[in-house]
Amino acid sequence: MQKFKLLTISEMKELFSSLKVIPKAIKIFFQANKTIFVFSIIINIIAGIVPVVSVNVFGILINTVSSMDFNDSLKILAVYIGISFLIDVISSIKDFLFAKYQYLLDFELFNRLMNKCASMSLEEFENSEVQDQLQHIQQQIGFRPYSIFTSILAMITAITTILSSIFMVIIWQPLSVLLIITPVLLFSIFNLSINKREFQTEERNSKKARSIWYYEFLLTKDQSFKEVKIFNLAKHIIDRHNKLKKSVINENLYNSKIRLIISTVFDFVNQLCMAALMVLIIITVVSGKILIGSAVALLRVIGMVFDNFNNIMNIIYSINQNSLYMSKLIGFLSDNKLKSNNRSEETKKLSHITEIQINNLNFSYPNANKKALKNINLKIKKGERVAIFGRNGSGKSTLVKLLMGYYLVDDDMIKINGVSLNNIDMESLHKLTGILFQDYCKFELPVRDNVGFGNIDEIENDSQIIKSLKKADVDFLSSDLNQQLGKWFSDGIQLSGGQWQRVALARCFLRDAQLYILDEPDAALDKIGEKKIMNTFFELTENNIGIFISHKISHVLLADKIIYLDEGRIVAEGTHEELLRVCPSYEEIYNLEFNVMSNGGEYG
Ligand SMILES: Nc1ncnc2c1ncn2[C@@H]1O[C@H](COP(=O)(O)OP(=O)(O)OP(=O)(O)O)[C@@H](O)[C@H]1O
Repeated sequence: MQKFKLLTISEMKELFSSLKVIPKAIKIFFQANKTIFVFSIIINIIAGIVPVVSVNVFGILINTVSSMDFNDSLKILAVYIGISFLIDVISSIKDFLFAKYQYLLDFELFNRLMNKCASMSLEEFENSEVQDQLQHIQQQIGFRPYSIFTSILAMITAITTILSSIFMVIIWQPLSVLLIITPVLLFSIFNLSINKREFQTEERNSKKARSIWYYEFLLTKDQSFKEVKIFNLAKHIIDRHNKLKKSVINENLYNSKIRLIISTVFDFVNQLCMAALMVLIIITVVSGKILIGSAVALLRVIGMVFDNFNNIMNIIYSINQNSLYMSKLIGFLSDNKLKSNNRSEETKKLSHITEIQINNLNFSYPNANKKALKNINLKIKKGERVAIFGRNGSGKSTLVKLLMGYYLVDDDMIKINGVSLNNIDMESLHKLTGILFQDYCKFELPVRDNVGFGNIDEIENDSQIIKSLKKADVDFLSSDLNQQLGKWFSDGIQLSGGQWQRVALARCFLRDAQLYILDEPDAALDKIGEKKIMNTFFELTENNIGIFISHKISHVLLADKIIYLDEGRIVAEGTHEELLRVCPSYEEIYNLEFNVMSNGGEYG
């Protein structure tokens, strides 16, 4: 762990330049709710003036009482009580406005964040830097922006109080202002340093927090429970978890210790300066230059200037700390690189799909050192069913992801109906596609959502949903479409792997598509389920395009064309019979599968 260090001049400059984010933050605050924002500013200005007026009225009251004027004393007391009541009312209104505004800001920011995520490409979404950024933003979006909002308003109140009271102090003793400001400025450097350190710690810890969360997830979720047990991983995972967690705790404790030392020394020096000012006032009163009431008011006003200067410094630190976060948030929300439509500006909507053409397609994942697909050439026409076959990691799923436009490739590499994928409106392509991903989503939601999400326009259409469930051979659920699936909610029922896959297939089949893509639809299904799904797939693609990925030759051989991929290249292409003739490794796999079947499950 690094020791605490004071900021250098250049680091100070950098910190202050981060305050530039405030105008942009104010714009967001204003957009969240214009009326409350403006009203909050007005009420905070009033809240800054009223205490100074109140103190002065109190001073006048003491002077009047000292002069034994009973009637005037009562009148001034009434004014004083009225002002005190006003202070209470303002404080209550402020609390109400702030509470209301916090909900509105939270709502606005989460909406912006979710919309931003929805507009990102898979490429950006899978990037671990973006994921860390997102985690950091998401963890603190509920309080940091709101904290800047309250800080800005507190700053307005503090400045108003200082301006309205400093006038009194300057008239009495101009040099005394120095005694108020000097300690505050002196210690600002320490506070800025610890603030920066805390922010950096927090940022570093957000990476660790992701790992901590993941280890906790492994030990508390049923998906991983079985393997944790069988491989006896619990101790190992807990040790890793604890090591990380302890390092997070230690860093935080160290920072708290430094903060405690700084604030204790700061408070001590503050008290010394306050004592010096009090001595000066006593001398002025004793020499008869001011009355006792005015002295009390002066003392109170000096206290207020003192407190509010400290307040302003703390507010600047707080804005500073939060503005680093806020500039990240604003940068993230407005970063145009983080957009899926970094394709052509003018895109064409697809109304049908008649042909998919792939020309010299080469693709590497970002930060990967080898190509996942190499020089792929392929043409698929309406009415064709194509099987993609190949060993693990040969690039089958990657090809499907590229067809769906999840990663950007060169203009001519993928064309649909002769138009470059980069010039096609993605929403229209996705609308015409029914797809089952290899890592399909198990929505821990009712059956209706699980299937209806495949075609949101039909989510209330019970008969279509039931039809899709039948097509996917889902015969294990009751007729209640509102039955909750999964264990996230208490009334859910858990499904088996194959049952979840069938529900995901029903979602795919709900779409009235022209391109159906199934990535290993047979991975978890029993023989009867497999047969049913393959039949449905062939029915649905009779006049459409069908692509399926499978490791089973018994399914692959049903296709009009088989694409055999190996290490990202097409090594053979044709019908089953053609491949048996020209591709020895295909023949080898075929023999392996069919010999095993004829040997009753025995290899060799
Ligand atoms: N999101 C990703 N980021 C980086 N590399 C990836 C990503 N997804 C896949 N890869 C890599 O790309 C290659 C092809 O992966 P792909 O998932 O397309 O294989 P596959 O043929 O579908 O395999 P399987 O039969 O196991 O499903 C692999 O080497 C894999 O490690």
